[in-house]
Amino acid sequence: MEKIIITGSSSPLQGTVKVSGAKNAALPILAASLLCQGVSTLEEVPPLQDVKVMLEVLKELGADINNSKDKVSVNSSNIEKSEAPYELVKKMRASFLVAGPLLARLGEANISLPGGCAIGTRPIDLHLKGFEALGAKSECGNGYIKVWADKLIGANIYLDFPSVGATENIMMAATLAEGQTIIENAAAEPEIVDLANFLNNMGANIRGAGTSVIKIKGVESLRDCNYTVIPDRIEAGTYMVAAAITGGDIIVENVIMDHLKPVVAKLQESGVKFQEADTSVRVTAPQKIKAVDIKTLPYPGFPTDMQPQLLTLMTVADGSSVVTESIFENRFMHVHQLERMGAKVKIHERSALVTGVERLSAAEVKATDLRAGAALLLAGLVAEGTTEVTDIYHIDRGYVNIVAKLERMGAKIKRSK
Ligand SMILES: CC(=O)N[C@H]1[C@@H](OP(=O)(O)OP(=O)(O)OC[C@H]2O[C@@H](n3ccc(=O)[nH]c3=O)[C@H](O)[C@@H]2O)O[C@H](CO)[C@@H](O)[C@@H]1O
Ligand SMILES: C=C(OP(=O)(O)O)C(=O)O
Repeated sequence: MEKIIITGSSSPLQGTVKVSGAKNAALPILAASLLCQGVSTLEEVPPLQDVKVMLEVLKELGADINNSKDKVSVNSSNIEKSEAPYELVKKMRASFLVAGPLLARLGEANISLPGGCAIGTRPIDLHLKGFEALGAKSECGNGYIKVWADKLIGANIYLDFPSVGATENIMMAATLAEGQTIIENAAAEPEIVDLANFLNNMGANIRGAGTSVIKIKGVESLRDCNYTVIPDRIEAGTYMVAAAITGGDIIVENVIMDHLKPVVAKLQESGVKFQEADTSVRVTAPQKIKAVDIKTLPYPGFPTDMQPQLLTLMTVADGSSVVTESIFENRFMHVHQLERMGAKVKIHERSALVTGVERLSAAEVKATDLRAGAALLLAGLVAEGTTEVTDIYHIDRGYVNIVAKLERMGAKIKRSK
């Protein structure tokens, strides 16, 4: 099995890194392309494992895909199947995002239950609550969840929690419903805004995306469109932490700084300096990072997808910090691996008390999920000796060419069989 080998170095990262299109925007947008009676042409679609899986799901449902580098066109003229099988859904939870579009387009969806994963149980009750409010029925059996409706009718839906996936699925289903849907306590992540912009480009009528109240006026049908996916804020944030942990000085290109406010604020508090240009930012780190407390929250709070990276930074900071994970109940799997590298962390319920050490030491460690894997690469950059990270298929789900991108900035890193 492939692994990533990093020799920790005391030399700071330097140079430029270009951020790819956002995985978590591309996936719902690809799912939404099922709503189009014609062709959606998408640019800046990151060539990632998760994207490949979503394209397989779309093909399985009858879409014609044309894929070259980071441009993808999806022809959804002939969508007839409404079943997404276990073989595909088990590879990626986000496959469940085809449920809303299929329900709207075909009046039914039969999707394998995505199940839990390393970071938590991740139920889909809020997605179903939304579909049911729009008039759908649902039934669970043999590991599949079936939703169906003769007709979707707009409704007022209050989400008990601003779930990103539920907001996306309901928003997609409501685009073709009769009348107006209002989602209250909706998620406000930039990826929600990107999805709404894409849908509006296809002729949908959505207002308020990016706030906690989203209003969707149903339309008859959606048409062909061209759309460019936003840059990946989590990938950008990960490279900012790579600069911070190595005391580096790098330029991160293709960023929307507005999407990174909570991450930048915490890095600034820890001593990192930012100099913004048009679509890029220079990130200059001090020799020693100051410890800061972090609490994950729905947007515009600190993103859970950056928690493992920031926690890793805190393992070598000056002082102690408390990292609180309030989104996923089991997102501290990286801590056990970091402890193997000499990190001092105590977990109590949803919080981790991290006491900064002078230096981490290399070890063989395992990526337990996507961002945990990224965090271990960051630790390896500064650990004494040679770190081997295994189970790197998790990292390939969400980072385009991470090894080459880090190597270009001076990291001693390679993939190995
Ligand atoms: C593909 C994608 O975009 N993934 C992102 C998306 O995941 P995802 O859309 O799965 O995350 P959600 O916002 O839905 O989940 C947040 C919390 O709500 C809970 N919940 C969710 C749905 C539901 O029906 N019931 C329920 O209880 C979850 O278990 C979790 O504790 O947003 C997360 C939170 O920013 C990110 O970490 C993921 O990277
Ligand atoms: C948790 C993540 O993704 P997913 O929701 O696809 O598991 C992530 O991107 O960090």
